[in-house]
Amino acid sequence: MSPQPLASVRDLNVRFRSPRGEVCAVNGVSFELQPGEVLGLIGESGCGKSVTLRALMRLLPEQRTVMTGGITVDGQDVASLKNRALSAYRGGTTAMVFQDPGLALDPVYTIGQQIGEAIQRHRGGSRAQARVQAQQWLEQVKVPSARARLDNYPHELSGGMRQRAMIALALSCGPKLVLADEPTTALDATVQMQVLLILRELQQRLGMGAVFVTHDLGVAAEICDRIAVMYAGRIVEIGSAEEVLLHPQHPYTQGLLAATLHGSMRGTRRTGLPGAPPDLLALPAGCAFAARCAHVSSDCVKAVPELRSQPGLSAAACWRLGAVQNATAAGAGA
Ligand SMILES: Nc1ncnc2c1ncn2[C@@H]1O[C@H](COP(=O)(O)OP(=O)(O)OP(=O)(O)O)[C@@H](O)[C@H]1O
Repeated sequence: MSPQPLASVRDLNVRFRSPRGEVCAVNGVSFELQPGEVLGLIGESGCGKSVTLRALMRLLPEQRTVMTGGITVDGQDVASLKNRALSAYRGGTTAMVFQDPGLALDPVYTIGQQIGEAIQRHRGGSRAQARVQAQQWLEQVKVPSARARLDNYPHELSGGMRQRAMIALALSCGPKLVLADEPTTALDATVQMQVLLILRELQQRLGMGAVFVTHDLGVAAEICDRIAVMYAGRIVEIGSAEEVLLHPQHPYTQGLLAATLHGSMRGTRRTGLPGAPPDLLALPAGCAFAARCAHVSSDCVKAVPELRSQPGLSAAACWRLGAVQNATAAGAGA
């Protein structure tokens, strides 16, 4: 029997009302996350990664959003949380690390005030105790001269140090689940890797689960246990990091990996696949990737494929899995 998941997302659909119609941002997403596990969400821009994270954190604009499906975190039905229970959930049970520390750190309070205030709100204790703990958290994320940094304002820190302070703020309330949305993309490559490794080390030591959004497949390989590949608001492939990155099954994942490899060899970090994803205001009836897929057949445009599990391989949502596997095997043998 598999252990009780820390988080489970069941058939999540998110629609935004817009002047042009309904944006189908997330379409039938389901996954489970075990305690201590890191799940990566990867895929091109606009495929619904951030919206999925925001749904988990209950950060979507409620007036303009229609959300269906279920999200359970640590035994709590996230959609039904209100007032104090919602405040305790945000930050206490689940914490978010953003790409831009400006979204989490308030420019008019010192780092020590912000971390200390969060600790007191979620864990109680005196201001002096919270300040000591805030310093310890800065030390945990390897901010040098942590005691002095407590009295700095966010703008007085470098980008990498601000990102570490934001991680300290997020983790200081003892969350069981960390949601990270491209947490280091704005930093240069060396600082990015240092910050990621600190986050990964703390996540492992504290046994937190994490959902990690990234464009960078190298980052995904480094820190994720499992990977879900999203396309047009759906998970089209999910499996262990090794399964997905070394033996991708879905033609979209294969294309994404090939484009990344091609980009690295040419010295550009971000590259794209030829073509563009479909308009989320008017999704096609069948597989959303069909228009860009080299293996497309007439069946692909009739209905949306479900994820299919395969022994020893990742699960993929593709009507043409057999043909794709034969083509991959023939390519490898050529
Ligand atoms: N508040 C909103 N109102 C309307 N549409 C939205 C809103 N938030 C997101 N969207 C749309 O939902 C889709 C999914 O967005 P999302 O931010 O999840 O993509 P993403 O995969 O995280 O992309 P990126 O990697 O660029 O951040 C996009 O088409 C986006 O424009």
